[in-house]
Amino acid sequence: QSLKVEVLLTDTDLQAPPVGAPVIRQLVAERPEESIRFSLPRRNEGYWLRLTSQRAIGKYEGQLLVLRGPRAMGPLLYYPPGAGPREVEDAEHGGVPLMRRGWVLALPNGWPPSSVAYLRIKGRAAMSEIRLSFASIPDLARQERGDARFMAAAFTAMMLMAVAMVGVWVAFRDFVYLGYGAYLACIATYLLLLSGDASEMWGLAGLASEPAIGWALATLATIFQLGFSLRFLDLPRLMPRTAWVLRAIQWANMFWLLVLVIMREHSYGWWYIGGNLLLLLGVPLMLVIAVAAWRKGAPYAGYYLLGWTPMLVFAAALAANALGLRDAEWAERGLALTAVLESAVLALALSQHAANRHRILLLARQSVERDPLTGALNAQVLEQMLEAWSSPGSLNVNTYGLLLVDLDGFGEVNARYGRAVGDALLQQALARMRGVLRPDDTIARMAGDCFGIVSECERVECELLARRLADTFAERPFRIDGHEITMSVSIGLAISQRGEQVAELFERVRQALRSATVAGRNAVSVAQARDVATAVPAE
Ligand SMILES: Nc1nc2c(ncn2[C@@H]2O[C@H](COP(=O)(O)OP(=O)(O)OP(=O)(O)O)[C@@H](O)[C@H]2O)c(=O)[nH]1
Repeated sequence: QSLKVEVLLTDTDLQAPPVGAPVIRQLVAERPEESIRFSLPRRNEGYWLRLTSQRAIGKYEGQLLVLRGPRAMGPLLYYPPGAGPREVEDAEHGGVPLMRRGWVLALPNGWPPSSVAYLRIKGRAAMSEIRLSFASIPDLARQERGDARFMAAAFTAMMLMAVAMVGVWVAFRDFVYLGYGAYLACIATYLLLLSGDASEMWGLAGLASEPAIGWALATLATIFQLGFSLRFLDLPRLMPRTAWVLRAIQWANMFWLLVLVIMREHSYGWWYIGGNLLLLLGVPLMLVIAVAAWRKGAPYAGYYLLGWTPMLVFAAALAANALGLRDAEWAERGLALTAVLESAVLALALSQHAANRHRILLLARQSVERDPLTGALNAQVLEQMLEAWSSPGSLNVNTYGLLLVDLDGFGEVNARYGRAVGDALLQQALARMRGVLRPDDTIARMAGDCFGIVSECERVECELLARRLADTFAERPFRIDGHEITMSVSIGLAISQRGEQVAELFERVRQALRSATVAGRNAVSVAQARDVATAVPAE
């Protein structure tokens, strides 16, 4: 036997070690490197522990006693063997990963033969498993440095992926990338804050000591994760009711975050439990949903399951641990490791997603099927591109606007100035529209004097684009062969709707264009929803 721990039965808050108190539990480590694992019963009075070492330890051997346990916190009264009592703070910034706190106890006089040490753990420490062992100073330093490096590496990897996701978002302006990047940044910072030393290394120790910041980050991560999952798994289209449930959970998380922000330290007692309950509710649900989406053929659900399953299991184990349901020491480092793996798998899937979209656009742009007069894409290519976007595999989650731009009274131009002037006008009209469009927008000549434009934008942006297109015609005439030709356009605009067939979208935009034509020259008409169109005169 090398080290012995005795849990003593004491009722009162004794100020001196209860030398003669009855022993309620006794644990021993047979070998010096072995750690003693034990859990303490819930008691309001706190605990007295007596430690006995079989082996005498010299003063300069550099040995320490290390007590670890996720909920082992607060000051401890320590009577070292052969020395006077002292108070020891918990190892809050002690460099162990995640929540593994505890105390590091020095042996100022070594361990003189036949002497004992006492520990007074104050208050109502509801403790899960505690591990007690000897450690040498260099060993402990090495272990803590290793832990800190591990966490810093995990943090750096995840942050780099977050930055990459922001880059993809800039290129494609799709929230799915930004949502994932924001999730990564939150979860990486959260994990870093939970690990003491690593956060000190990055100068974040001040943040780490404020629990609300870590909790807020974790909740934000959950909110972003849910938003990302909704779109990544294409849930509103595949499973609309489930999507509704997830949104409700997202709102519940936002509400809970708001409670934390408003109540701050007044909510510390109960907020954490509620937060973990929300996590425990969300985690199994997300797994079930991902499996269901996978079965329904969600194109990226396979990646999702591969990346998330280990991560969610570890997160659930940690949440259960925090609620005192079970001990899961392995979950702590595992969570960081699986978080990095998950980021890598999902970042890979998102890059593939981005590449896919890019490829479709490029293929369309490089198409040889062009209108011979203007060199613009023809109607078939535009339609094929939209079909490819909306097919299940391509996961086009962005809304986009489809515009039909028709030159007003173009037939008269032909009749009055001749067809060659009409041709030149079509070419100049195309050039003028290109001047208004963004590089990512796609324009095609649909027929005669009608052009189709696809622009990835929200409704308001698309309406603005339509008005700017109309204005670019109205504000100055075309000059062709010495003729000054004033032109206006009628524009129909339809915003893509989730689950809508491309043919239906075209039907709506044609209807909108008819309304614009009926409304008179220089009009923009927006198809509000299926089959409904309202005409608004352009300014
Ligand atoms: N110069 C020229 N004219 C063309 C070309 N293709 C079609 N057109 C003419 O474009 C005209 C289109 O006629 P409509 O669709 O009635 O258009 P519009 O005269 O502008 O009438 P609204 O659209 O109702 O204002 C026809 O006269 C076609 O002959 C072409 O490649 N070059």
